[in-house]
Amino acid sequence: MPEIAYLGPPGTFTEQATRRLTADFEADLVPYEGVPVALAAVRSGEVLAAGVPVENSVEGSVPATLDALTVDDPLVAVAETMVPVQFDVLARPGLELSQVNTVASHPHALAQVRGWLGENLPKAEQHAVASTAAAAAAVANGEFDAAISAAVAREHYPSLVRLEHGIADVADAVTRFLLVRKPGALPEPTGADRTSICAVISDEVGTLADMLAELSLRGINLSRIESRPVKDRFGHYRFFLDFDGHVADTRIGEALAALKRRCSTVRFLGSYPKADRKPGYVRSAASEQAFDKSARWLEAVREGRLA
Ligand SMILES: O=C(O)C(=O)C[C@]1(C(=O)O)C=C[C@@H](O)C=C1
Repeated sequence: MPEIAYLGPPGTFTEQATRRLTADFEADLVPYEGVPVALAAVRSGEVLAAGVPVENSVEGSVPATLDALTVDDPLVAVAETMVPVQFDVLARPGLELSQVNTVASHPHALAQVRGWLGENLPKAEQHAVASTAAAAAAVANGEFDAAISAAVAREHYPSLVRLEHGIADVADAVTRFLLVRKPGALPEPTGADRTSICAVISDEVGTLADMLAELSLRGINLSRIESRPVKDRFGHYRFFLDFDGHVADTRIGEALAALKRRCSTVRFLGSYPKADRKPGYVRSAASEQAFDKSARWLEAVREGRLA
């Protein structure tokens, strides 16, 4: 049975997401201590794929994931899912909320309950740990008083007491997760796909605008753009772009080829069905039929059959 890595220990949001992402096939889920090690296990062939968090609706992107996708051998996303995110406060037995002096969680989780912590545990020391379930494990080991965890974490640490249920500064928060594996056959286009890339551009006037123009003039809807430092040179950035469409679509293929000519590096991070399965709007001049028709016209002109 294929093994699939996820950010563990058991009881994380990533575990829930990875179960969804692998619902269509038999797989053994294997917990890893961090996203970089989970992705390294995919690269080394120790596991077939990994489920990783990429972006949260409140706190934004997960830098550890973005950075780990750009180093070493390329990996590609083949599926995405969205998981609603609310938290429980799980404490050592015998403690009441007013007695909690230390609270632990994943940095993204702490950020998503910043307001609640300010109101309810203003004096508690906050500790960032590797995941929300790692926080629950640490509380069970006596390292901290309370954890901000997923509700399911309590199933794995039954000694913990739930002091609060379903807290979140922003109702309806969601985190987007990807199933990532080594490059191979791509998922078939579905008509409701997303493509992700990472590009490094030269530090010259207009290069970012030119890069975006390659997408907009082909009617491609950009759904996310953000930058991370390249790390070894100050002031140089990698741009992460998500846009509607599949690399098999002509407009996407042509845009990618143009970006490859313009950028110093382009890393393809995958074309996969969007979690909401909603087809993106494609204006008629950017449709497959329009590209097909214009390609046939050009061929005829080149062969001297038309003027
Ligand atoms: O710690 C977990 O449970 C995770 O799965 C990680 C993670 C994240 O990276 O954002 C996932 C979802 C929540 O937004 C909080 C934490």
